[in-house]
Amino acid sequence: MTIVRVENLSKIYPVAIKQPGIKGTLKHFFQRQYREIKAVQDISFSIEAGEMVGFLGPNGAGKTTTLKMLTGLIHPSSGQVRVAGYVPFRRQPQFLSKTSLVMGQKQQLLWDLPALDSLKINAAIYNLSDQVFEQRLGELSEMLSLQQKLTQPVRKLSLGERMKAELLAALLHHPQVLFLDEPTLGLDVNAQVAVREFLREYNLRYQATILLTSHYMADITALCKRVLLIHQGQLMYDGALEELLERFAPCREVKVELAHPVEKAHLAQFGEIEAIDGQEVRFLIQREKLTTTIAQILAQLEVLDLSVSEPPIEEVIGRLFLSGKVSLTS
Ligand SMILES: Nc1ncnc2c1ncn2[C@@H]1O[C@H](COP(=O)(O)OP(=O)(O)OP(=O)(O)O)[C@@H](O)[C@H]1O
Repeated sequence: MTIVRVENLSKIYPVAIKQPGIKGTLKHFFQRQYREIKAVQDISFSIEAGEMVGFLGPNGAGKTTTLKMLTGLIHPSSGQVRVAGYVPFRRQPQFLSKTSLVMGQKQQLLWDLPALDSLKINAAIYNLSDQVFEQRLGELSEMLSLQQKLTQPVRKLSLGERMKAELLAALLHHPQVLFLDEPTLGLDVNAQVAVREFLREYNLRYQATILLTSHYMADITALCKRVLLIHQGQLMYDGALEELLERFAPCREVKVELAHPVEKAHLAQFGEIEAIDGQEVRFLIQREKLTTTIAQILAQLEVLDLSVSEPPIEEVIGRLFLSGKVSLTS
């Protein structure tokens, strides 16, 4: 069942132009001029119930703007959006009870109060009975390992604990569709893993649909089989993450530790050199040439250690954007 349907969605922000100085201020006051920022341009996609989809793109690509339109915080300039059958911008109670938005850089919990107090407010807003509230609170706080932390003021929680409490607050009403904008922003590696594990478990347990943006590629690779790639407001790719890597990462990274330094010119004959750090060299080698090139390296150089890996996904995607190689078809 399709739960998120986006058709030809666009958002244009009018931005006032103001010249510096008093003259500029007066002109701005009497004769305001605007320019347009095309934050999202004619994008279409749909998401099936229960899917976990990664939403990728460089800074300023239009991810947050899209999420804001999907949750009804802003009105689209044109195009259609349906989430769980509702038009988000109408913000009907039924829509609000089926969706949730968590933004890593914004918080809904009240700073000076224990998280439990904010959770009780949310329970009242969503009309949860005491019994349902207690049951969900117990279940979610156990999944998030937060039981001991909910009674102390939010300002005394660590960043990771605060994020988990934010997730608890956002999920208390059991939304079917969850929009996450950088949920692991600023968290240390352990806290990132804990949030990731929780999201996977939540998706499995409740068949929740999740659309996730993150600059930590580990979040995306761990959780999402499918990705949407947006660049300068346009949807560049919609498909399997693996296929994206297959198509656009035709190389493997070969890391070689040499017994002694070798001239760059000599090393260059084996393939593209990604980096040289003393006696450690990283090559990018075409997949089809991998075995013959490794055999040549081992035969011609004195090698202490050698390993082969996929280049990091953020590098692949970064290179795609730079080269303009991404195409509209998946
Ligand atoms: N309220 C606004 N008024 C004017 N321009 C805006 C507004 N919000 C966003 N923009 C612009 O729209 C474009 C897309 O911004 P958006 O925040 O959606 O990108 P993003 O992909 O979420 O970026 P990031 O990864 O940095 O959060 C940017 O050029 C941004 O400057």
